[in-house]
Amino acid sequence: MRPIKYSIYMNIAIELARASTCRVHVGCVVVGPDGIIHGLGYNGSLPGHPHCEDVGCDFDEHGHCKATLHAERNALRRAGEKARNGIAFVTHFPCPDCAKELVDYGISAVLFQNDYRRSPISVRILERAHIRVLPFTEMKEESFIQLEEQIGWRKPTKGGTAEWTNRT
Ligand SMILES: Nc1ccn([C@H]2C[C@H](O)[C@@H](COP(=O)(O)O)O2)c(=O)n1
Repeated sequence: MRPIKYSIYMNIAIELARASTCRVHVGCVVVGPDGIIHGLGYNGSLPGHPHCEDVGCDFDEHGHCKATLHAERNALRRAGEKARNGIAFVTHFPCPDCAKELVDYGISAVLFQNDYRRSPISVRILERAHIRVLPFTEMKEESFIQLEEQIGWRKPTKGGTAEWTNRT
């Protein structure tokens, strides 16, 4: 997948987050190994339930809002089987429940924009599943090539400069 698509997909996730009605706006884009978007999601209340911005968040004892369905879960549900060996572009670091969903749907890499409330539990879950978790803002062209080699999206380059032979 060409590098430009990485920034386009993260920008879509950032834009999607604007639709959220919780106090924190999160977006997620799930891209399959075909380089196509299969799932889009943002965090929001259940259908027919009040929005956090209208009635306030429903916090648990740790200050997490429990009223919403999370962005990752919503995007994964839409992608279904097409999420397998895919990349999830997320505006915020996945919570432990979403980390489990990402594993369950067979996601191979998570690129996050914001290191929001990074939980060591999420880190462990993702690590155990060998999911690559990378801070998007620190990624360069070479990191995309390396990532695609690691997750089997492209053949490994033997030394030399990799080329963008894949036109998707
Ligand atoms: N990776 C994440 C992190 C958070 N959220 C959602 C859940 C809540 O609606 C809001 C704020 O999270 P919290 O209340 O846990 O801080 O963002 C999400 O969808 N995905």
